Amino acid sequence: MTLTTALGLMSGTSMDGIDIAAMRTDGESNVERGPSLFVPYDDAFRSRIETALQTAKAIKQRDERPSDLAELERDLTLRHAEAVAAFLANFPDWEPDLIGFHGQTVLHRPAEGLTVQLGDGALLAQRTGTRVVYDMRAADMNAGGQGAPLVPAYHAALAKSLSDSYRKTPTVFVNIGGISNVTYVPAAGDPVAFDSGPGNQLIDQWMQREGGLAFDADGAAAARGSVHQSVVDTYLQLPFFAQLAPKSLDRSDFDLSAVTGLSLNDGARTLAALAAEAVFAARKQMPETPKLWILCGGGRKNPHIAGDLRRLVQTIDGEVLAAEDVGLDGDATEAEAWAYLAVRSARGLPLTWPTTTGCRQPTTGGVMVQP
Ligand SMILES: Nc1ncnc2c1ncn2[C@@H]1O[C@H](COP(=O)(O)OP(=O)(O)OP(=O)(O)O)[C@@H](O)[C@H]1O
Ligand SMILES: CC(=O)N[C@H]1[C@@H]2OC[C@@H](O2)[C@@H](O)[C@@H]1O[C@H](C)C(=O)O
Repeated sequence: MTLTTALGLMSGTSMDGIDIAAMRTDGESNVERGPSLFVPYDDAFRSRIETALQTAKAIKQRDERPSDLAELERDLTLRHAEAVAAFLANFPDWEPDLIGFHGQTVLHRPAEGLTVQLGDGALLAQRTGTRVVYDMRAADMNAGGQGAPLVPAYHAALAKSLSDSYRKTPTVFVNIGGISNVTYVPAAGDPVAFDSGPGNQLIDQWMQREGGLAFDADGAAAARGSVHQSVVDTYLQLPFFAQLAPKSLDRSDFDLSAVTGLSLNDGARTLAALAAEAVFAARKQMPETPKLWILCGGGRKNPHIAGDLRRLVQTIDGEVLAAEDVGLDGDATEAEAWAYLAVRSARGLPLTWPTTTGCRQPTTGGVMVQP
C-alpha cells in the first residue's frame, strides 16, 4: 500500500491557535510522523471566536451562520491557508497530497444531533491547491454517534506502534486539551473512548477572569495555591460523571460557578486537581484497569495536573508517561490525528466505532473537496 502525505490542521477548544502536523500513512498501521508547527491566534481573533461561541447557540441547523459567523468562518479558513503556507515554507519536503481540516467547533449538542465546526473546506482547497477532507464529525452523528471523540482511531494506531518496552496492555491515551478525552486500547478489538471532563478550559477561563492571563503557565499560580477538595467533589458529583459512555462534551457544559470565591491561586490549584481526578474517574468506565496512561495535549505541561494524575494512578499500580517519554509529540497528536483521519476518510475506512462514539456501526466520514 502506497503512503499518502497528509497535513492535519486542528483548532481546538482552547482556541489558542492552529496546530499543523504532517505524516505519511496508509491510514492503518503504517504511520511515519513528520514535523509540526503551531500558529497562535492573536488576542483579537481569539476573542472573536469566544463571541462566536455565544452567537452559535442560536444555530438550529448545522449550516446556519447567524450574525457574523460566515465572516469569521472565511477569516478562520484563510488563517488556516496561511498556516499551511508557513508550514510548507519551513518544511518543503512535506508538500501534501491531502489535508485534513478540523475547523473550529462553536457548538456541540450530541443529544440534539447537532455539531458545528466553522471551516470552509472548498475555500481551503482552493487557497492551498490541495484536496481537503473536512466535516469529519457529521457522518458519525448521522449514524447515531456522539460526533466526538474522533482521535481514538489514531490513538489506537499509535499504541500499536510503541516500542516493545512501552507496549503494555491495556494502555490509555489521555488528551488533556480544553476538554479531556480518553482512549482505552485493548490488546485486541476496537478502542473504547469518550470525553472524560474539563481539561484546561476552566483553568484558562479562571486565569483570564481572575488574573488577566491566558492560562496558568507551568502551573505557576497553582504552585502557590491549595486544593479545595469540596469544590472538586462538587464538580465530580455533576451528572456527566455518572453518565455512561459513549459521551462527549461542549465547552459550555462546565462553568466556574463552583470555584467562584476562591483566591486566584487556590482556584488554579483546585481546577488542576479536578482535571486530574476527572481523567482518573474515567477508569471506572473502562473494561479493565489500564496499566499505562500516556498524556497528550497542553494539560500535560501543567505539573499539577500531571502530578496529581500520577499519584492517583500509582494507587492502582499504573504508570503515567508523557507522550514524549514514549517517543511521541504530545502537542501535535491531535493535528496528526486529523492527517491520519483524512487518509482513512479518503480510503473509506471507519473513523469511529460503536465503542468510541456510540455510532450504530463502524462509520467513515468526512467530505472531500478538490482544489
Ligand atoms: N506550559 C504550560 N503550562 C500549563 N498549561 C499549559 C502549558 N502549555 C499549554 N497549556 C494548556 O494547554 C492548553 C492548550 O492545550 P491543547 O492545545 O491541547 O488544547 P486544544 O487542542 O485546543 O483542546 P481540545 O483537545 O479540547 O480540542 C492551553 O490553553 C493551556 O491551558
Ligand atoms: C466537538 C468537538 O470539537 N470536540 C472536541 C473537544 O476537544 C476535546 C474533546 O472535546 C473531543 O471530543 C473533541 O476533539 C478531539 C480532537 C476529538 O474529536 O477526538
